[in-house]
Formats: sequence, structure tokens, C-alpha cells
Amino acid sequence: MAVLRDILYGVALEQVIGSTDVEVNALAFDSRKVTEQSLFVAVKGTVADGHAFIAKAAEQGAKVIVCEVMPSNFALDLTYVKVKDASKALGLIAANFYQNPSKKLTLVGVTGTNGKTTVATLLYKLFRELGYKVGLISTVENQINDEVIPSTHTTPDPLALNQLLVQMVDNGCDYCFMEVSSHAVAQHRIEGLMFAGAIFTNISHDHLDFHHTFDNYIKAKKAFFDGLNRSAFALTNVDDKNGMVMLQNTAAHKKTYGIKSMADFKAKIIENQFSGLHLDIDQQEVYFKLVGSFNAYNLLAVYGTALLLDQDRMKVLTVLSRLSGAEGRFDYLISPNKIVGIVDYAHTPDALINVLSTIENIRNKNEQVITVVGCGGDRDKTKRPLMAQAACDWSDKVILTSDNPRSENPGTIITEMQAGVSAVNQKKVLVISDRKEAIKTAVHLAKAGDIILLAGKGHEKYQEINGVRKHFDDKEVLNQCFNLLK
Ligand SMILES: CC(=O)N[C@H]1[C@@H](OP(=O)(O)OP(=O)(O)OC[C@H]2O[C@@H](n3ccc(=O)[nH]c3=O)[C@H](O)[C@@H]2O)O[C@H](CO)[C@@H](O)[C@@H]1O[C@H](C)C(=O)N[C@@H](C)C(=O)N[C@H](CCC(=O)O)C(=O)O
Ligand SMILES: Nc1ncnc2c1ncn2[C@@H]1O[C@H](COP(=O)(O)OP(=O)(O)OP(=O)(O)O)[C@@H](O)[C@H]1O
Ligand SMILES: N[C@H](CCC[C@H](N)C(=O)O)C(=O)O
Ligand SMILES: [Mg+2]
Repeated sequence: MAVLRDILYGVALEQVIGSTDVEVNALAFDSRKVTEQSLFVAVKGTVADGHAFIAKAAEQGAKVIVCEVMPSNFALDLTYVKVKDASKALGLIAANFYQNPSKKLTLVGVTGTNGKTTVATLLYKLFRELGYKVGLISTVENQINDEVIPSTHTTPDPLALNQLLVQMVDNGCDYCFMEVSSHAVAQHRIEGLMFAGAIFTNISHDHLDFHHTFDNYIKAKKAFFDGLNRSAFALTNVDDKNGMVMLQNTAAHKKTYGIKSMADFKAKIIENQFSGLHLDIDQQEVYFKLVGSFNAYNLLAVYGTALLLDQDRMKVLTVLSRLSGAEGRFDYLISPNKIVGIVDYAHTPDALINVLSTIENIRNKNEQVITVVGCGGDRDKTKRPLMAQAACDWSDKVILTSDNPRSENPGTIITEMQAGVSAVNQKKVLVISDRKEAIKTAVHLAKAGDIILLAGKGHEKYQEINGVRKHFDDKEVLNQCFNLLK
């Protein structure tokens, strides 16, 4: 419970009708979730406009309406607050209502097209092993110390986010490591949060359905760094073409990591094998369980962050060398007849190229690579041909299949992927729309030593077809197929 006047602290108000002395019991931005004595924020979304539900919210017991456009009818017992940007206001209101939990722990955010889950999860595991109480907010799951809380988004909405942070504070967490998606920045889900640090992994093609241009996508990521304060650190991947762009206008301490260029935190890849990475990090040789040069960047980001958070260098490297990565990221199984099956969440052209080039570097040349891949429905369509092309360029056989078609026709998605298959590559490609059948076929086609990559769904435990989520787990299906080979 809080008084409206206090909840509005820091919100740029354009007009207020009614009293700011009212008590508010709860917040909502969805009219269906409004309860007695609550504050409803009308947000213009991608599908609907929250302003259309103001009357419904009032009927359900809302006492305060925050909106960008005042309604034509006012109820006398309600307070109406007009703001320029309602999603921004929602973030600030949520932080104030929940008494700024982000200021009561050390919050570090990770942004970038790929690697967010890996970096945030490694940081969570590292700091747990170093003896701290830690929270994690990620695509795979949220964690409060050892308690797992299922995750619905990479970065939750401002209410869920602040509620999670409150739970972390109540459970004594010293740190929280969270993923910050570009959607979250653009929709102001992180507004009002106090970050002690921000990490940039990389930026490549994704989400152009939402951001429209690559420039807007870069701007969304950069806005996260622009919002940091002077006491925070901003750690960027200097080898990424847009790495330094992120730091251009930030007030935070600027720090860099890299493999190719000069950087504050620097690594050299000595060896990259199926068994893991052998790196030289700031002149210290260390073995890690994670595979692939992209993971050398992820490990370096984690190492740099831990040092910026005043942790002991040798302790950090010792613990990091023992850690495994996040679920569904280069996660592999070996069949009784020695087929290697890799489950990976690569769902962008760049991630697919990274994973397949890693496989290319470490495989024996007489063994073939079979890739099973699809693209999600209701998501960036321009990545479809590029992902098919990447799969063909780096594999001996490709099975194009379904990912999460969501509301789209799976056949149409596959046809759009096929546009990226060149004439010479046609003979490598099979189309099997049913993902389970596609995986079974890959296993049938493989012989001892071959590598099967199941790309795009990683840790996901469902497949969404026609808006319905049915249980589906790439690793489980792969395991079943492998067991049949016994
Ligand atoms: C495209 C997108 O990002 N949508 C997010 C957005 O919803 P929206 O803008 O579509 O909302 P809308 O349906 O248009 O409704 C507008 C407003 O009217 C309200 N409403 C609606 C109906 C009603 O009866 N009453 C009512 O009040 C809604 O609550 C909302 O406030 O705001 C919602 C609340 O924060 C999010 O749950 C929702 O995520 C959807 C489910 C989603 O799938 N998002 C994905 C794309 C996403 O966010 N992904 C990123 C990761 C991406 C990455 O890989 O980097 C993530 O952070 O998870
Ligand atoms: N640093 C990196 N650079 C490029 N590709 C990476 C990197 N780290 C991981 N990947 C690839 O991208 C996939 C997704 O990795 P991860 O889940 O860590 O990224 P993410 O940014 O959290 O993705 P999402 O936005 O979907 O949550 C991995 O399965 C791997 O194929
Ligand atoms: N966070 C990403 C995940 C994509 C995973 C892929 N399996 C898909 O469904 O497209 C998104 O929501 O776009
Ligand atoms: Mg993620």
C-alpha cells in the first residue's frame, strides 16, 4: 500500500485531475488484472491500446488511471494522471511502489543479441559458488538463491520484475544478474531500476519485425547504457563492430573486453575442443568446460564483471573453470554408437554461424554435420532465408523443420527459409515439418562420429503451434532416438 503522491515521484506529469492523496493497494497495466483500490496504467501496445480498457479498469475497482490521452468521461471518485509516455511511467511507478528494490542489492544487466543467458547464468553460478546470495532473471528460468521460479520472458514486465527483486531482497540476495532484452529497453520495462553495471555481448540480425531497422535495434541496446549513472560500470565487447557505440553517451565507467583488440580484460584462445576451451586470460592459462570461441567472449565478460565487482581474480578463474554453461546452449549427448547430438538455442543467423563454425573447427573432417533447424513464427521473417543459408553453408545435410510456428503456417515459414537455399545446396536439404520426425530422420542418417545439431529451441520444453503450447523437448527426443540405437 502506498500514497499516489509518493508513487508518482520522478514521473513527468502533464495533467492531474483528482487527488494525489489516495491510497493505492496494487498496480496493473492489464484491465483483467485490476483489483480494488488499484492504479491502472493505460499502455499503447503492439496489438491493443490500454486506453480502450480504462472504463473496464474503473469498473473493476481502479482508483487511479495513468494515461497518455485523458478519457472523455471522468468519474468523480477517481484520479486521472496524464503523462507523455505511459510505459516509461509504468516502470517508474512500479519501482516507487515496490520501494526501489534494485537499490537494495547490486544489480547487473546483460544485453546483446546472443550470449545474454549464458553470461547472466554463469555470473549467477559463479557468485553462488563464491558464497553469496544471488538472484537470476533469465530466459531459461529465474532463481532466488536455489529456488527456481519459471520464467515467461527474457526480461519480465516492470511489475513482475520489481516483485522478483523484492523477493530477492527479502531473501537476503547481495546480487542480481539479469538479462536485458531490446524489447525490454524499448518498452521501458527496466525504467526506474538502478543498475550497478551493464554488459554488452554483441549485436547482429534479430527482431527487425519489432525494431524495423538495425539502427533502431542498436539504439535500443544503447539506451540501456545511456541510462546508467556515474557509479555504475559499462563493460563492452570491443571486438564487436558496435561495441564502442554502446559507450558513447554513458556516464558510467567505461570498460572493455576482447580477444582481437586492445582491452581492459583480454583473452587468447589456446585451444578450442569438444572437451572445452583452453584460454590465456590476462596472462593466466585456464581450462574451461564451455565450448566454442563465442564462449571465450562470454567467459571474458563474466571474468571482467567479477573483477569490476571486486572479486579475487584467482578465485574467480578457479570457480569459472569448473562451471558448465546454461541449459540448452551447446548441450550435448553421445549415442551408444558415438553419434554426437548437440542441442543449441541458436535462433539467429549469427548464432547459427557461430555454433556451426565451432563444430567445423573441432570435428574430424571425415565426419558429417547434420543440422535440424526451423524458424519461429510471429517473429522477424527476414532471418528465415539467412538461417537456412547459414545451415547449408556449414553442414553436410540440413533438415528444415518447424520451430514454434505460433500463429503462422509451418509450411509457409519453411518456404521462406528455402529462399536462402542456393541451387548447389538444394541436394543437401530435406524438408520434414514435424520436428520429432525431423530429429528421428537426422539420427537415422547419422553414422558413428557424425554430429547432429538441433538448433533454435535449446532449453524450451514446449512447441507452440496455433497458439497452443504442447510439451516438446529437443534433448528428450534426441535421447529417445539415441536409446533406440542400443
Ligand atoms: C511484442 C511484445 O513485446 N509484446 C509485449 C507487450 O505486449 P503488447 O504490447 O503486445 O500488449 P497488447 O496486447 O498490445 O496490449 C496493450 C495493453 O493493453 C492491455 N490490455 C489488453 C487487453 C485487455 O483486455 N485489457 C488490457 O488492459 C495490455 O495489458 C497492455 O498493457 O507487453 C507485454 C507486457 O510487458 C508483454 O507480455 C508482451 O510480450 C509478448 C507476450 C512477447 O511475446 N514478447 C516477446 C517478443 C519478448 O518480449 N521477447 C523478449 C526477448 C527477445 C529476445 O530474444 O531478445 C523478452 O524480453 O522476453
Ligand atoms: N557471445 C556469443 N556470441 C555469439 N553467439 C553466441 C554467444 N553466446 C551464445 N551464442 C549462441 O547464441 C545462442 C543463444 O545464447 P544465449 O541463450 O546465451 O543468448 P541470449 O542472448 O540469451 O538469447 P535470447 O535473446 O534468445 O534470450 C547459443 O545457443 C549460441 O548458439
Ligand atoms: N527470445 C526469442 C527466442 C526465440 C526462440 C525460438 N525458438 C523461436 O521461438 O523463435 C524470441 O522470443 O524471439
Ligand atoms: Mg536469453
